[in-house]
Amino acid sequence: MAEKVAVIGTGYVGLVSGACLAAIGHKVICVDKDDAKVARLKHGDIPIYEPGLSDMVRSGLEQERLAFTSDIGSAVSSSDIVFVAVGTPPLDNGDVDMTQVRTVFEQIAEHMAGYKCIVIKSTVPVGTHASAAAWLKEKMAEPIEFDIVSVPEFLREGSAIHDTFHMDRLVIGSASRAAAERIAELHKPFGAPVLHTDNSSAELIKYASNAFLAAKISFINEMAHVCEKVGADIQLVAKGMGMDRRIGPHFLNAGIGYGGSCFPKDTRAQLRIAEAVDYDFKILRSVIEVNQLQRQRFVEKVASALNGSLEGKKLAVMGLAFKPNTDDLRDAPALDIIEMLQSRGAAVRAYDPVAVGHARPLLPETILTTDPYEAITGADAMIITTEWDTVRALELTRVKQLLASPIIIDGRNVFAPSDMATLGFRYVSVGREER
Ligand SMILES: NC(=O)c1ccc[n+]([C@@H]2O[C@H](COP(=O)([O-])OP(=O)(O)OC[C@H]3O[C@@H](n4cnc5c(N)ncnc54)[C@H](O)[C@@H]3O)[C@@H](O)[C@H]2O)c1
Ligand SMILES: O=c1ccn([C@@H]2O[C@H](COP(=O)(O)OP(=O)(O)O[C@H]3O[C@H](CO)[C@@H](O)[C@H](O)[C@H]3O)[C@@H](O)[C@H]2O)c(=O)[nH]1
Repeated sequence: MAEKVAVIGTGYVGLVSGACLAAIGHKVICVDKDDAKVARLKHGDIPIYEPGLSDMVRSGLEQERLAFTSDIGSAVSSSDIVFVAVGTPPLDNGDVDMTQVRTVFEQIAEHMAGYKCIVIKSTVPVGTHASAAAWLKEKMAEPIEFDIVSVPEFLREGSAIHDTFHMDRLVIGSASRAAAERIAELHKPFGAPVLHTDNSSAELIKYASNAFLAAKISFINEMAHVCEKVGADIQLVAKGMGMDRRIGPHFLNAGIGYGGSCFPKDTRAQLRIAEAVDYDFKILRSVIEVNQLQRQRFVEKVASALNGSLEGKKLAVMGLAFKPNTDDLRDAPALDIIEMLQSRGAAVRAYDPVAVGHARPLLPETILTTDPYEAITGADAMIITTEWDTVRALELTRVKQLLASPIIIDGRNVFAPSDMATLGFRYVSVGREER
């Protein structure tokens, strides 16, 4: 059955959820408090780079199944189901800043005239469903019924639409069986296996999943250091581990560590959530520490490939976004790495196919370009920080001609060391023999 859905917040999660729900036949109104953003979205102009999203939003607008507004009141009153997809950024101490979520619940309460099924999509600390119910009740002029359903979002940036249509699971946490079934029905066309839980478990599943994936990455990065010391190859080690179905082949790529808008903030938040109940989550503390060290260790790798000193070196940094197929720079390892390289006296030219515009205000000392060969020309070394297809597809003979010295330090293990040796590069990567 087609439902009327309001989605509050048009970041990644709000936009992707809204567009995908419209694509499966629901009538969706997306709300954002940012008027300028809403004005752009109304014309199908998408403020983020996400493959396929633009076409899906435009088609939703054309079919009149998707609309945008900055008027939360009209969106809430015209919808039966309300998705909350606003930001939960980190505070300086790692706690989650719940201001946006709280404000939205208070706004919903002010505009509720009848029953609402409120779905929390934002990543929120365990117990938020109960606080949200209290915020609603506090602000309601008179008692109105509602249900709060916790439906964590597991999409990855860069493949968000694919992830929505091929979800591994849909987690639905609710105290109300009827509300949970309604939300399961809403998502039915996605064909995902559904796990019904209580709200607290659903809230924790999100943090536990991100923490576990982050742990896989930090584990393989630690193994990469061991590989370097004993002369083994981390990619073969990861392949051999991943063939064991109990381990699985995913998230075992060694490199410069994880970044992005989720893993860094959610691992720190989970640590704080454990601390709040007087539990020292030792593994997670190490996962975070290893990830921070990974960026510094990579800079050391660059320095040692250039005989110890970065002073006066011209370096080409390939890739700014925290991963390919996104222009998101939130906690992108490349930004930290560039800052560390510059603080040690290097001059950096950086390439990215889509993130240069967002990077300008963040990297005032860096020459930015969307032409990979321009970044490389005259550089003392090429440094790979994001495994863009355009980086994989570089003409390496041309790269060699353009570089002042044929040195590549690869933080994403993009090329085969033996090929690079044949081409005459000094090639340093992560957890593999240096050539
Ligand atoms: N980015 C991801 O890949 C991803 C994936 C899974 C889960 N999450 C979680 O989803 C949540 C949203 O993250 P994001 O990156 O999609 O969003 P974001 O933080 O980039 O954007 C949030 C949007 O909400 C809007 N907003 C804030 N308060 C509002 C209000 N009162 N009314 C209307 N609009 C309001 C902001 O203007 C902004 O456009 C976070 O909790 C995040 O942890 C994100
Ligand atoms: O083997 C790997 C896999 C990933 N990464 C890095 O890990 C970070 C995160 O990558 P990815 O998980 O693909 O991207 P996100 O879009 O941040 O998605 C994560 O964070 C989202 C927000 O919570 C969740 O919804 C997703 O399920 C979860 O994968 C990136 O910097 C990657 O380069 C590695 O270093 N090695």
